[in-house]
Amino acid sequence: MTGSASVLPLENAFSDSLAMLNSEKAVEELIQQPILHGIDDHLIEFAEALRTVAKALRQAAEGKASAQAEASEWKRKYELERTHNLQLENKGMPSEKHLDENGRVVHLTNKPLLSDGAVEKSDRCCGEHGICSHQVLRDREHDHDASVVPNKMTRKASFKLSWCCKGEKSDQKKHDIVSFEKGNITTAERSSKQISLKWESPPQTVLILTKPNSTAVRILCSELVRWLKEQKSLNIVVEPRVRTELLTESSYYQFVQTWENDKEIMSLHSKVDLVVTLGGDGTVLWAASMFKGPVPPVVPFSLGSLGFMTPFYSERYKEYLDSILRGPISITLRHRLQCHVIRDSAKSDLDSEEPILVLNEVTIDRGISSFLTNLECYCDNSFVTCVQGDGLILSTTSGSTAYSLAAGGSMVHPQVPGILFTPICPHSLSFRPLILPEYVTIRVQVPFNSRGHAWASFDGKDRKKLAPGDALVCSMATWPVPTACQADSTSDFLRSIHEGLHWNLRKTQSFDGPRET
Ligand SMILES: NC(=O)c1ccc[n+]([C@@H]2O[C@H](COP(=O)([O-])OP(=O)(O)OC[C@H]3O[C@@H](n4cnc5c(N)ncnc54)[C@H](O)[C@@H]3O)[C@@H](O)[C@H]2O)c1
Ligand SMILES: Nc1ncnc2c1ncn2[C@@H]1O[C@H](COP(=O)(O)OP(=O)(O)OP(=O)(O)O)[C@@H](O)[C@H]1O
Repeated sequence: MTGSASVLPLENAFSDSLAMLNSEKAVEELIQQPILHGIDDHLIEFAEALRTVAKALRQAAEGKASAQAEASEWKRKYELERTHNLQLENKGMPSEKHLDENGRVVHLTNKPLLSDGAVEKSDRCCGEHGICSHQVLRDREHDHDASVVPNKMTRKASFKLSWCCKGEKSDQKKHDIVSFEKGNITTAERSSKQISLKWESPPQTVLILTKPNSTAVRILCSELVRWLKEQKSLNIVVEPRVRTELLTESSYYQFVQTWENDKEIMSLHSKVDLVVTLGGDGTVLWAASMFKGPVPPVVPFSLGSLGFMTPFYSERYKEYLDSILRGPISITLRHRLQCHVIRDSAKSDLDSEEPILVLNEVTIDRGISSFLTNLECYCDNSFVTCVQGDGLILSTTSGSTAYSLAAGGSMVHPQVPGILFTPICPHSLSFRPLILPEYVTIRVQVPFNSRGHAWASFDGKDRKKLAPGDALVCSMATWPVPTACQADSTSDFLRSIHEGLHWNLRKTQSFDGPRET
């Protein structure tokens, strides 16, 4: 039963896509017929539009097929793991096996993680007390890969996450919002829980990222580096530009490490315990963009004018860092969007350019073109709308207070998982912004009959031209950005909209006046 159930929808999806392919061919043949050539421009335009629709439908059907294949693979792994755990439970034994990436059962050994034999640790998360970082963030690089002063790079500090409910600390791994017992659906524990990060071993390596061309930032950076080295005995990593600046100031800073190439940047996440940013929100965006995978906790110090994501006052850095290095830290897990540009020439959606992760938003606009943008938008397989105007913003909830807000989008607490769909100057009276759930995939397609190109930009950077037929596909990324809170997620968010935007600031009406009788 299970086998046939998982195969049938797949077959449907493939036959859907075959039908689409045939309709595309039919449209293609229609266009080629001599009667259409040069007779009626409108007919040609109509045939082009049909071709776009047929292609979009085919791509949607192909996407559905691959999603279903992936879903059935995960289901298979889940069922294998569940059966195995049930067997162990029945025997009253702790689990000694786990499944590898291909769903095969693997026997775990008691091999120590640390080569120096200092402390023997299991390779797995105990699973009882939140999520242990050594399970996912363990440094798998060999020493020869850590070419940035390799002898100084030590193993990453491990930490644990826990969710606090109604002011109480709890060590649960995860809370389900919905429970289903005895046929009744109830919303159990609310998802609004402050996440707490507790170090299991002391942090050893700090990456400091700074806003360029600022004297105040340069002065603070050299002071901070000295303090972290002398008082906290930490390894310090900075950008090559900053190392040069520090060495120009004094040869004392020889101990400061940096990287030489992109490969070393790619492996930073496995060596750095904590990222400190000195600047404004742009520096936090810059820090996030350096990590294409997991991101270490970020401590953002405010040296800019707005500071929605930078709750720490720079003048009190010693006090804050003292407490953060000791832990536990309240953190906000800021979701990111993963964006793929898919060219018309690509054979399938899998054949896309390198994905780009954004912390604020991806914007698809008309760039320097004077024509209206014409963007067809799909959410999973459903048509959403056609954007005619200046463009569209797909924003995270962290980015809801940035460009999306300026375009009329709602402000959303950064812990709310969702994707904001905000038009930019739409040429229609009724185009209100939307907030979509975090699990959807959004596809923005430039139709073949579009008058101009569209341009995609990512957190305000890296403009990419989208020609007719090209598309941008966007979904929630696996790797969020954990930013440290000054107080807690909600207080920090409310403080930033009050202090940064003067939100709803109005003189209170006086008591002195007419009253209800
Ligand atoms: N009309 C607009 O409001 C507009 C236009 C273009 C870009 N932007 C925003 O600028 C961001 C890039 O920031 P940058 O610092 O690199 O460029 P930038 O130096 O041009 O600064 C843009 C401003 O946006 C603020 N900002 C950035 N992220 C924010 C957030 N999550 N919440 C509230 N304010 C935020 C910054 O503090 C800064 O004041 C883009 O991601 C986009 O959201 C806004
Ligand atoms: N380490 C870095 N390397 C290169 N560029 C950076 C770096 N840090 C920040 N930037 C860029 O510098 C610009 C300004 O940074 P940031 O927003 O932090 O400062 P700011 O503009 O003074 O702050 P605010 O916008 O709050 O006034 C941004 O475009 C950002 O992308």
